Amino acid sequence: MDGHSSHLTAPVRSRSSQSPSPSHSASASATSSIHKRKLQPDDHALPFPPSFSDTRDGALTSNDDLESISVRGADSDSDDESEEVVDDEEEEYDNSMRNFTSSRLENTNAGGPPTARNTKIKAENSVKVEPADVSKDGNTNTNNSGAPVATGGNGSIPGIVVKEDTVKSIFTDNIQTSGAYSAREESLKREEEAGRLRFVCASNDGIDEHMVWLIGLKNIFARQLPNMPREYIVRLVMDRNHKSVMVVRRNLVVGGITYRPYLSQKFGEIAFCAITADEQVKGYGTRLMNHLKQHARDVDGLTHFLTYADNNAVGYFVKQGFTKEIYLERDRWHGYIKDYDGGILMECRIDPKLPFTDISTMIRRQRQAIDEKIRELSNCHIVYPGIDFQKKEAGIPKKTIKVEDIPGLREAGWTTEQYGHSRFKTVTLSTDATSHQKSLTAFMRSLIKAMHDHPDAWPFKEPVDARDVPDYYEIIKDPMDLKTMSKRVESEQYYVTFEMFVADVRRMFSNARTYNSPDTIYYKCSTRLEGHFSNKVQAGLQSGIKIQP
Ligand SMILES: CC(=O)SCCNC(=O)CCNC(=O)[C@H](O)C(C)(C)COP(=O)(O)OP(=O)(O)OC[C@H]1O[C@@H](n2cnc3c(N)ncnc32)[C@H](O)[C@@H]1OP(=O)(O)O
Repeated sequence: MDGHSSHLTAPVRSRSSQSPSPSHSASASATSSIHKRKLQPDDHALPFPPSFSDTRDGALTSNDDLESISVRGADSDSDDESEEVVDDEEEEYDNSMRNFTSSRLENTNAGGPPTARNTKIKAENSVKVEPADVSKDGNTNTNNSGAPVATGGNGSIPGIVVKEDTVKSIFTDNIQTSGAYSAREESLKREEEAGRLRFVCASNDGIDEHMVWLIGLKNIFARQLPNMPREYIVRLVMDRNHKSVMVVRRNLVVGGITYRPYLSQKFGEIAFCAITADEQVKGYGTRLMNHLKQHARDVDGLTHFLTYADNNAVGYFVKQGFTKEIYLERDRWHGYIKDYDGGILMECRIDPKLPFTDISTMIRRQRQAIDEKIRELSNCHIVYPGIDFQKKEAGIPKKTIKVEDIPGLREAGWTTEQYGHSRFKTVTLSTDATSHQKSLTAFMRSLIKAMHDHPDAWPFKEPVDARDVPDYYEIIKDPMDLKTMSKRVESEQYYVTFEMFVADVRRMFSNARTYNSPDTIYYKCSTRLEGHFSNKVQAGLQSGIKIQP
């Protein structure tokens, strides 16, 4: 069959039910009922010689033979939907056939070297996994030894030592070595290296193992693409012009792609693509496509793939680099590929150089290169030790920390000239600032006194005693009282802005209203005292007290 003679209107592939297309009545009838699969006359043509007696190399060579195996063997798809799409007779798994199939496989592999033909085909068709030549450890970083370390050299702060170890561990710990795509690819690659997972390319070549896998793949397609007539799936999967790249895990097929390489045109047509239901969205589909691209480019010499993607699979194909725009010259593909109802023609150019089966290593190297470049240009990767606040009672720091002593601040380019932008000016105060702080402290002190002297202040004068109210600190996580605030005011360090003071006052009242119900004296006291506080603040502001610098 030449490329042009294969041109036909193929059945719709979609899982969703679709209305029959008037222009394709044969395919429409094929999709109208999954149990009433009708193919166009051409679809009855067998992709293999009809004679059962032709058993070259053990190849399955009749439709009956195929169907019998498909009924009985390689049931690797554990989809719940299987009952809907698989005939009852197929569900009656024939143990004797299973034994027969496995014994055939054992015979193939046991006792002596494989036949020359087997060896040759396997060598040709196996999709190779190229060993990565970088360490498996994604954290390997040649730049670490040369990393800048703030240990008292240029730009470092005297007295603050950033340990080299700390910086190194920060380097390696903080680098995100891979995104989700690479992580999935790397994990599957490791499975391959451990021999638990294989990506194999096979066609109807008569090798028993290949035939069993192809039947398994055919079953997956039948379940995952239920609107596609089963005979049509069998026909293409078993067509010797088609090849299938399959995901094989523990000798069971869990998915695959069947495609037809048009070698003279240097493009391939993806006919079917599916992963068994319970293994979807685990990265198999992506890795499968990567293996397919590598194989199609390196073995078949293809430059492009075309496919009619189901509407609900367009997203997947887009993520694999397919576009709805067809850039391939029309002459190269028109008339070769089959038209499908309900599908969107998509194209993917196969990059001539990309290491498709080892893209994760490439991405990791790129990330490392970018990361190293960033480190050359900036110090943002260095994380300095934090400030030891060591607060004493009432949250007041034991010692004043100068802004310029904050580790890393000067290395980040901070200068004392920028100090003017800071709201927190109490560290080194100018004359103006000193007098402002004094007037602020005096105002806060007067407000504390005004509250303290009020008849409703008694519940707020001291911290709540947990012995009196055992569950208080379970409910109130951020307590406040007038005594604590007074200490903070008198320290002249804590309330560097008036807003900080007001925040403490508000918290004291809101705590009271959180813990106590509205009918309690405490609740009422808090409301009245808060009103008194607000009046005092208003009066102070009206009398000209400056609380903002
Ligand atoms: C030509 C044709 O055969 S068209 C018909 C395609 N086949 C089907 O629709 C059958 C049912 N579906 C399947 O068998 C599978 O879901 C496949 C083959 C479509 C995808 O295989 P999966 O192993 O699930 O893909 P994988 O896990 O690698 O996912 C790759 C990305 O595609 C996304 N994706 C997977 N399936 C779909 C979808 N149907 N629509 C949109 N996005 C999808 C995944 O979320 C993931 O995205 P992320 O990288 O941002 O996380």
